[in-house]
Amino acid sequence: MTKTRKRKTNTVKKELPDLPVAKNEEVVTEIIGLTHDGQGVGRVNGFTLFVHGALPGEKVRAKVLKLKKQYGYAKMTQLLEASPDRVAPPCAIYDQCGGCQLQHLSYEAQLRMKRKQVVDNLVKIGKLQVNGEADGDAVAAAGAVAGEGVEVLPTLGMQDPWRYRNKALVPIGEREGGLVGGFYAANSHRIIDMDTCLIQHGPNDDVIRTVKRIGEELGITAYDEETGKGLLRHVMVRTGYVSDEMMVVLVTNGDRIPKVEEWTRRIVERMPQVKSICQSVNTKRTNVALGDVTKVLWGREVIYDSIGPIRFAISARSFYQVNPVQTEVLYGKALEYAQLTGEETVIDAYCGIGTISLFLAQKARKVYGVEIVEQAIEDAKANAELNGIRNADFAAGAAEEVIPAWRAQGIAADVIVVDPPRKGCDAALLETIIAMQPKRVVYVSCNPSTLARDLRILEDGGFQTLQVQPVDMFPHTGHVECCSLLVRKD
Ligand SMILES: C[S@@+](CC[C@H](N)C(=O)[O-])C[C@H]1O[C@@H](n2cnc3c(N)ncnc32)[C@H](O)[C@@H]1O
Repeated sequence: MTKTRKRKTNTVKKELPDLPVAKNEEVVTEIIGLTHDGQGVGRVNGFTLFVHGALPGEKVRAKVLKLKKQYGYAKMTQLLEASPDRVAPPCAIYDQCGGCQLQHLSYEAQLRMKRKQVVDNLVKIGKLQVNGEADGDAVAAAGAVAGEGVEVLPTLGMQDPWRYRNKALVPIGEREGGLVGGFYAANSHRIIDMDTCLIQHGPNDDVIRTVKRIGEELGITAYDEETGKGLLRHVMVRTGYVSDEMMVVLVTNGDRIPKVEEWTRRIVERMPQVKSICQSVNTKRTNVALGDVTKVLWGREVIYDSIGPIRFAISARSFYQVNPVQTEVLYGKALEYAQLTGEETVIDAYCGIGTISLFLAQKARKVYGVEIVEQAIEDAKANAELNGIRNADFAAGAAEEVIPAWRAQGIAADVIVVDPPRKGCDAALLETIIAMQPKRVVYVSCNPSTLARDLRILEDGGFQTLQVQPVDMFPHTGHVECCSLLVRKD
């Protein structure tokens, strides 16, 4: 009681200035842009509204839901003029699920939009001149640096942009005596049961359904977040795209699984592609899905899969790209940009389990990979061995610390490849790259805004960005991956 009262007195209600729209008001607006997460951008008397469900070029009626000082959020209530790019989303639960944001936009338009997002970031954040895009006033207004421009190629999309994900991780709950599993409804932890997901590889759906049914047959309970009781928290499935091998991971709230042998026997009997069944024990009251302890319940510890000519062993916890078709496209581009002749020394920063490093090692004299997660480096070494690759060395540690140490030991790189997380490269790493003066830098990025920021730093440090290739790794979502080529100006 006391606590509640105290919290109330401490709450200072922030006053909003006079705004041109009011909460719950219905407004009519034309949509002039699209955010990376699929919200239409409209303006009402100069005030920005993010309109859920609306597309660029459309005129909509929208209800204002939430207001901030500089912008607000609204929901489309009536489509007054539709965009020619609007399509009917094929997924029956698209409106409830947060997994995809762009199913209502044609795939061709998604690819155009992703390229535009990259160009906008390069111009506005990177102050780069993009060939044939922003010229004259627009470039000047954005403060772009004059000189030769960057070529941003059309986004490389998928021929069939459905059923591409090789990994599914679904929360499990209980309803009316049965197990449900799927995704959380927007802004909640209420599980919406799902039988199929159109961006998941089909057999992943089958395995999740089968595991739920067998769990019910054996009277397995689902974990309840509120009480902390119940056993099964999540089911994770991974499929080898080339090998068709599957791994099932049962994430449990506790060590003991009743009738575990019967459970694994029934899974394998009904799904013979399953080569590994693991248990991840997670007893913490947390949103993090996997626990710290992984045990093999049946079969192997790993499944195998290939990207191009390289074979990878994938364990329950390994980081492995989720779209295998586009991964090959992306890595192929990185290899093309590296322009290797067999004589080069290459550094692969943020190398994960060595996927790009091993791709490059086929054509380089020597590759050095660095990654912060020790287990990933163990996997990278094992994968090099699995493929008989002897010219790749791996080190665990922060790229911004390990690469300067390599430099101090006299290691020089002809090509440096970076593939950082969304926050981009550490400033100290960029400084080291500039000081090492490789002939080429290949920058693989999953976030165009940090890419643009880092390209500006590298440009100021003596590199020129020649080409940026957007690759659609995640169709129907707002994400876009890029592979960029920079050369040393000298
Ligand atoms: C986008 S992933 C790229 C992985 C790999 N190149 C691939 O394609 O599978 C980024 C990787 O950077 C690692 N990482 C994050 N911060 C790091 C740092 N400071 N130094 C080295 N690696 C880091 C993450 O653990 C992750 O494996």
